[in-house]
Amino acid sequence: MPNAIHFGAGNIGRGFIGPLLADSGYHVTFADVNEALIDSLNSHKSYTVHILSQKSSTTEISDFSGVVSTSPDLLEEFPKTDLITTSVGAQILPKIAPTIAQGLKRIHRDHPDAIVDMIACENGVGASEILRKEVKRHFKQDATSQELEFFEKNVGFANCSVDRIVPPFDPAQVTGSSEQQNQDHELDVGVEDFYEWVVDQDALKAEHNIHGMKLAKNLLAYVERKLFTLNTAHATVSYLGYLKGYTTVNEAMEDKQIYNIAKGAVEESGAALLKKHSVFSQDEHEKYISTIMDRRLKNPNVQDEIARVCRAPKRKLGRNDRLIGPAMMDYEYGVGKPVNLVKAIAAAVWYDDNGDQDAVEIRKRVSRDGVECVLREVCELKEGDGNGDRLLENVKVTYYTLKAELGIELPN
Ligand SMILES: NC(=O)c1ccc[n+]([C@@H]2O[C@H](COP(=O)([O-])OP(=O)(O)OC[C@H]3O[C@@H](n4cnc5c(N)ncnc54)[C@H](O)[C@@H]3O)[C@@H](O)[C@H]2O)c1
Ligand SMILES: O=P(O)(O)OC[C@@H](O)[C@@H](O)[C@H](O)[C@H](O)CO
Repeated sequence: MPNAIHFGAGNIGRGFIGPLLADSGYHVTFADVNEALIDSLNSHKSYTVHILSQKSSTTEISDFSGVVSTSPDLLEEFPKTDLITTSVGAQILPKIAPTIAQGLKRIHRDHPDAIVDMIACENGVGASEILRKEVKRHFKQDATSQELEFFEKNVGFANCSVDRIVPPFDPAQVTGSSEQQNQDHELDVGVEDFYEWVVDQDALKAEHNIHGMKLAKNLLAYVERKLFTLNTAHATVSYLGYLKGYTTVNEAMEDKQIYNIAKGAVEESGAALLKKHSVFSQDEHEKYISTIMDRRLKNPNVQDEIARVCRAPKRKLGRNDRLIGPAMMDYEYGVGKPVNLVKAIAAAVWYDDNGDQDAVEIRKRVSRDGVECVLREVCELKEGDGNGDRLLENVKVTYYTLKAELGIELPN
C-alpha cells in the first residue's frame, strides 16, 4: 500500500486531499501541530465526509493515522512515503520546511534511489515553489554531495490549484446535540460537492494514480484562474459583507449591492485573465464565473463564515494574491480600470475583526501611519511603479468614499 504524509489535518486535509488519497489506495499519515486532533485521529478508525448539497451524501474515510508534526516520530514515517502533501496555510510553509528537509535526508539514508514528490495544496501562486526554496535552504546545511544530487534529481515540488469550499463544520449538524455522539463525530467534515485539484504535470518526478487529481502543463493559468475568480469573489463578498454586518457568505450574497460589486470584480479579473492566459475561452470563463457566483457561493447547504473567508488579510492583500493580483493585471494588460476590485481592496483595509491578528496590525498601521503606508508595505505597491502608483491612488480615494456608497458607518 502506498503511503502519503499530509501536513495539516484541518478542513482541506480531512475534507479534500486526505479523502482523495485514501480513495486512491494510500495510507494517509496526517501530521499536525494540534496534539488533541492527532489523538483523536489515532483513536478513531474512521470519520465521515458530508457532502453539503441538495442531494446530501457521505463518504467514510479510513486508513489514516496521525503524528504530531513536532515529534521525532514523524521522521520515522518519511522512508515509507513517496508523496508529501500539505494544507497548513501558505504562511506556515517555512515552519514545516526544516522537518521536511530532515525527513528527506532520512529517505535518502534508507533508500538513496527513492523518488518523492511534494505538493503544497495552499491558496497562493507558486506555493510548492516557495516550499522548495525553504526546504532546500535547510537541506543544504551539512548536506553531502550525494544528498544534494538526490534533492535535485529525485525530489519533485509540483505547484497546484486546489479548489473545494470546506467551511467550519459542527458535528451537531448531523448528530443532534448528544455529547457522546458529538465526540464520535468530532473528525467529520462538511464539504461542497464541487472540487478541482490541478497539479503541474511537468514538476512531478513520479506517476501517481490519484482519483480526482488532474494534471496540467500550464499550471499558472489554472492557479490564477481559481485564485483570481473564486477567491476574489469570496473575499469581495466577505470583506464588504463584514462591513455591512453580515456573518455568513450566504447572507452577504443575498445583498444585491455586494453581489454586483463581487460580480464586477470577477469580470474585471476575468478580462485580464483571458488576455494573459490563452488556455480558457471567453465562453468557458463566463460559465466558470456563473458557476461560482450563482451556484457555489449561493449553495444554501454550505454555511460558511465571513470571518473564515476574511482571515489573514495581510496575506490576502499581498501583491500576488486575490485582490491586488488581478487589479494590477488589469493595468498591465490594458483592460480598463479595476473599479470593483478597488472597492474590495478598500474594504479589506477597513476589516477590523479584533480576533484576527493581521486585521489588528493593519488597523494599527492605518491609524499610526495612514492608509498609503499599508498599501505600500502590505500590498507591495512600490513608489515609482506606474501601475502600482495608479492603483494606490484609486484605492486611497475609494477608501474614503466606500462608507457613503455602502450607506454605513465605518469604524474609525
Ligand atoms: N477550507 C477551504 O475551503 C480551502 C479550500 C482550498 C484551499 N484551502 C487552503 O488550504 C489550506 C488549509 O486551509 P484549511 O481551511 O484546511 O485550514 P484549517 O485551519 O482548517 O487547517 C490547517 C491545519 O494546519 C495545522 N497546522 C498549523 N500549523 C501547522 C504546523 N506548523 N505544522 C503542522 N500543522 C499545522 C492546523 O493545526 C490545522 O489543523 C490553506 O492554505 C487554505 O488557503 C482552503
Ligand atoms: O483559505 P484562504 O484563507 O486563502 O481563503 C478563504 C476562502 O476563500 C478559501 O478557503 C475558499 O473556501 C477555497 O479557496 C475554496 O477552494
